[in-house]
Amino acid sequence: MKCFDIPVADLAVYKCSSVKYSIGIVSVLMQESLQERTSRLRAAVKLLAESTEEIIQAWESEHKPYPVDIHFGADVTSQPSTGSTVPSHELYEARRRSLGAMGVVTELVHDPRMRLAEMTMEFYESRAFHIVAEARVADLLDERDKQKGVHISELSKLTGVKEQKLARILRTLCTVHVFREVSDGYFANNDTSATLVNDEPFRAFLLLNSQEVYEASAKLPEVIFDPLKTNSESVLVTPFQVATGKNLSLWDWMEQPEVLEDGTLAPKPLLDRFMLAMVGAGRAQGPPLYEDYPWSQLGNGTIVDVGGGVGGMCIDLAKRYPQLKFIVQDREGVITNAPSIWQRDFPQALEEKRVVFRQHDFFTEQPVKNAEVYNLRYIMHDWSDEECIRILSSLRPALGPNSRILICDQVMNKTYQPNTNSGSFNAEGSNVPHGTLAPYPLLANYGIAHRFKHFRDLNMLTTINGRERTAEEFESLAKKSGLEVVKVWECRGIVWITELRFCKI
Ligand SMILES: C[S@@+](CC[C@H](N)C(=O)[O-])C[C@H]1O[C@@H](n2cnc3c(N)ncnc32)[C@H](O)[C@@H]1O
Repeated sequence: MKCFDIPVADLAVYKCSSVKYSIGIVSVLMQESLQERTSRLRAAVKLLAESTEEIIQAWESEHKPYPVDIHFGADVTSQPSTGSTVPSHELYEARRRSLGAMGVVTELVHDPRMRLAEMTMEFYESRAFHIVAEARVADLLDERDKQKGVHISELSKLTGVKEQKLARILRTLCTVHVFREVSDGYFANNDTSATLVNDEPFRAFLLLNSQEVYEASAKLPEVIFDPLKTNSESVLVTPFQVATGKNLSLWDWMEQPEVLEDGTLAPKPLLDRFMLAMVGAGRAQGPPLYEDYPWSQLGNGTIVDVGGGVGGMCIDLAKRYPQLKFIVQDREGVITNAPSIWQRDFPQALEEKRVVFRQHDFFTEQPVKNAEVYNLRYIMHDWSDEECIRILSSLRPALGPNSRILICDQVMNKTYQPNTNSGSFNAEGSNVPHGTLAPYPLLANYGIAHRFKHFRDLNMLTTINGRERTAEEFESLAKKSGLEVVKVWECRGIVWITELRFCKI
C-alpha cells in the first residue's frame, strides 16, 4: 500500500563556510511507509546475497570468472574465440537479479538528493572515458608491468595530457571500478578496462557513443521542448541535425564527403568508425543472438541480411554455422566496403561462395524470394512506425511458406509489476509471451540490470527519431504489414529476436 499522506515539514538549514543560510521550508513527502521500505530493502539484500553466491559458485565450478576470453585481439581481422561468450541461463539470471537488487539497495540506502546530483553529472564519467579511450590508455597499460602499473608522469608523456589532469580523469574512472590505482600515482588495467585492449571494433563502438552520440544528446532537451519538433517523427528533425547544423539524416551525413583544408574531398572518418562500431557492438551484444535461436535447424538455408551493414552478424553466424549461406544487402556506400571486411575477417566464406553482397534499398520490394530468413538487426529501431511498416511490407511479397522475418532488436518491457501470476509479460489478446518478469522486489524489467536498453532507446530518439519497441508494438507493426509475430525469442542479453511469419489478410 502506498502512503502519500504523511507530509513532514522540514526546515533545511545549510552551512557554508561559517555562514548559515536558511533556504526555507522544504516539504518532504514520504512515498512509502517505514514497514514497506524495510521489507523491500530486506528482500533486495536477500536476493542480492543469494544471486551473488550463485555467481561465485558458477565461477568456481568453471575455474574462471568469465565464460571465455574477454579479449578479441587487435582489429576487425581478429576473431572472437570460437568458444561461447554467453553465460549459462542460470548465471545470466543470477547476474541480472543481483544487478537489479543493487539498484533497489542503492535507491533505498543512498541519500536521495545526493543520488540525483550524481545522476546529473554522470556525463563526466562518459567524458573521462572518452578521453582515455581516445588516448588508448588501456593499450599503453597493457604493454607494461601489469602488477606495478605505470606512473602517471609516464602516461602523461605518452598521451600528451597534463599529468595532474590525467590523474584526475583516471581517478574518476577508478572510482567507478574502471582501471585501478595500484599505488600512489601508478595505474593499471582492471578486467573492465582491459576489454578495450587491442579491440578496435569495441573501442570504435564506445567512442561513437561517447563522442558523436554524446554531442547530439546535448541537444535533446532543446528538441523535446520545441512545440513543433517534439511532435515530429521525421529522421530529419532530431538533435543530430541541431548538433551537426546540417539538414541531413545520420546516414546521409556520414556518407557525404568532407572538404579538407586544401579543398579536396575525403570520406568522413566517422563512416568507417560507424561500420567498425557496428561490428564491435555486435560482438559485445550479439553472441546470445547466435545461441538462443535455433539457427542450426535452418540447415543450408539462406539468410538475407537486410540493411546488413558490412555483414557483421553474418560473419559471426557463418563461423558458427558452416552450412548457412548469406546475402548481405545495404546501401551502395556501405555494401562496397563489405567484401574487404570479409576478405580480412573470414576469407573462407568468400572462397566457398557462401556469401554475396547486393546493393538494395529496403524501402523497395525485396528481390530475393523464398529465403529461409530475412534478417533485420538494428533496423526497426532506426525508423518510425510508418517507415517500419514500409520496410516490412516490402519484404512480405518475398516470403515463401518456409520464410520468416527475424527482427533482432531490443524488446522493451514496463517497469511496474503487472498483476499476473505468470512469470512472464503478456499483452492483452496476445498468446505470445513477451519476456521474463523479474521477481519482487525488483522492478519488473530488472531495473538497472537492463538500463542500457533505455540508453539505446534514447539514443535512437536522439540520432534518428527511432525507437526501441515493446512486443505489443512489434505485434501491431506486424499486423499492419500483413504479418504476425509467432514468437519472441528471449535471448541472454539486451537484444532479442522477434520472429514474424506471413499472415493471410
Ligand atoms: C544500425 S545499422 C545496422 C547494420 C547491421 N544490420 C548490423 O546489425 O550490423 C543500420 C543499417 O541500415 C542501413 N540502411 C539505412 N537505410 C537503408 C536503406 N534505405 N536501405 C538499405 N539499408 C539501409 C545503413 O546503411 C546501416 O548499415
